[in-house]
Amino acid sequence: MSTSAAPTPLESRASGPLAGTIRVPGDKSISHRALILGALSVGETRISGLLEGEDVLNTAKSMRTLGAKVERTGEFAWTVHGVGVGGFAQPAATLDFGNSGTGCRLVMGAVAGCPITAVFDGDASLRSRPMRRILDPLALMGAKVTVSAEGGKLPLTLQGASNPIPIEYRTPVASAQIKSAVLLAGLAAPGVTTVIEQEASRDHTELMLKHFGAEIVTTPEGSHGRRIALTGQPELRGAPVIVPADPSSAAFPLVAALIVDGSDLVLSDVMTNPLRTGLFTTLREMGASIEEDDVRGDAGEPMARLRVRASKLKGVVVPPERAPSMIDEYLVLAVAAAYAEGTTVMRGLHELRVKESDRLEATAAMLRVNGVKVEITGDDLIVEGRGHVPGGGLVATHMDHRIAMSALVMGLASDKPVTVDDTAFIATSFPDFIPLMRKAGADFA
Ligand SMILES: O=C(O)C1=C[C@@H](OP(=O)(O)O)[C@@H](O)[C@H](O)C1
Ligand SMILES: C=C(OP(=O)(O)O)C(=O)O
Repeated sequence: MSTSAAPTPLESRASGPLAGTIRVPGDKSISHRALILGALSVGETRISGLLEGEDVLNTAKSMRTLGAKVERTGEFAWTVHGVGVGGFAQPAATLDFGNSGTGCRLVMGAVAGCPITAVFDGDASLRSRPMRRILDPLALMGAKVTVSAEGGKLPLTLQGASNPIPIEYRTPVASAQIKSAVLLAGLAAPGVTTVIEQEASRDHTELMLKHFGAEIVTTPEGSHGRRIALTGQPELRGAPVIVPADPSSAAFPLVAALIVDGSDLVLSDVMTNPLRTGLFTTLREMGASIEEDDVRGDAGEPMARLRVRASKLKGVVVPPERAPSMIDEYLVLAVAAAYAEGTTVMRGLHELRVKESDRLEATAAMLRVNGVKVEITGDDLIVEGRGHVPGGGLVATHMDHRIAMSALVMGLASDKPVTVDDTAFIATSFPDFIPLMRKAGADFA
């Protein structure tokens, strides 16, 4: 993403009913992991339905720079010929992850288990995000940061371990990125690497490691947590990966269909891994009509077709323990909450402060500038739903794709249009968002 390009604003206006069938792009988390695990395997990995968004394309590029053969063979179809566990080559260029926390942090883990030195960088948003949460456990495993910006941030140089040490690590916050970085480094270590999490985070890395032949055992820990034990130095074998549609992307047309009167929209192949579906649970509690059928699965990842109909919504309290299963969805949930009748309280959102933007502040600002009453109390976001949104505001997207898409959804039913200052970052996760939404009936101009 070129941050120097001229911004591309867009206005979203009250629209007629949204209808038809939409297949949103492949899941971003699974796409990153398929490329990385493919690169750490021997043999061929064929991926279908890969998300061809900028975040994932940067991960593909980094895998090439680290010695894997990564090819696009057709639309959303990719093959990877890997180098095997611990086999990354010394990179000749900086690994630039653009806007992507997931790509950057997972590849840090994979590099930490190899005897190479790599320079990691990203755009202004990624340069502002915390990396110590990843680098601290990787240091315990023998990796070293030799150069970094202040506070251990990007750009930084990471020297991988020649003899990585297996560790038992308790993650300080529920984060699949921290967990995955430790597990990917642990692949190259002799013995068992264990990650303990207080609250279970998305388990795509664990499921995919199993699919590629690793020995990995997950047991419950406390009331919501997990203990994950990975046996190091497996021979990972390339395996086929079918990437289901991304529930975090589906969230935008889904909420749009709920708030635009008369809508009846079908979303196909949506991944329904229970560690990703907190938004669906919450919207159903609010009164949303979301029906599931055509339930299938591949490599441990379930998917279904969702039929969404416009619904009268009411305010609810969202408990903090649900946060990991809907961490990227609070922005668009806040839009649904603004259209609901009554107050919605979303608790325990501290992690929203360290995403592509400070999403707690950015979400509150997005609503306020469009006439919605909203409050931040500690880590909680409180939205006063009045059944309609005045609109008329200009929303600052802060290099954050999900702010841009949430604001555009909000404008589809507001009294006056909603404008976003820049749509460019939507390309990081959902490149065809605008045409797909227009096809379903959205009035963007
Ligand atoms: O592992 C992943 O694929 C992701 C984990 C989450 O981040 P954290 O690990 O920081 O919670 C999420 O916000 C991000 O969009 C994708
Ligand atoms: C937080 C997100 O992604 P990442 O951490 O990979 O930048 C997101 O897509 O909402």
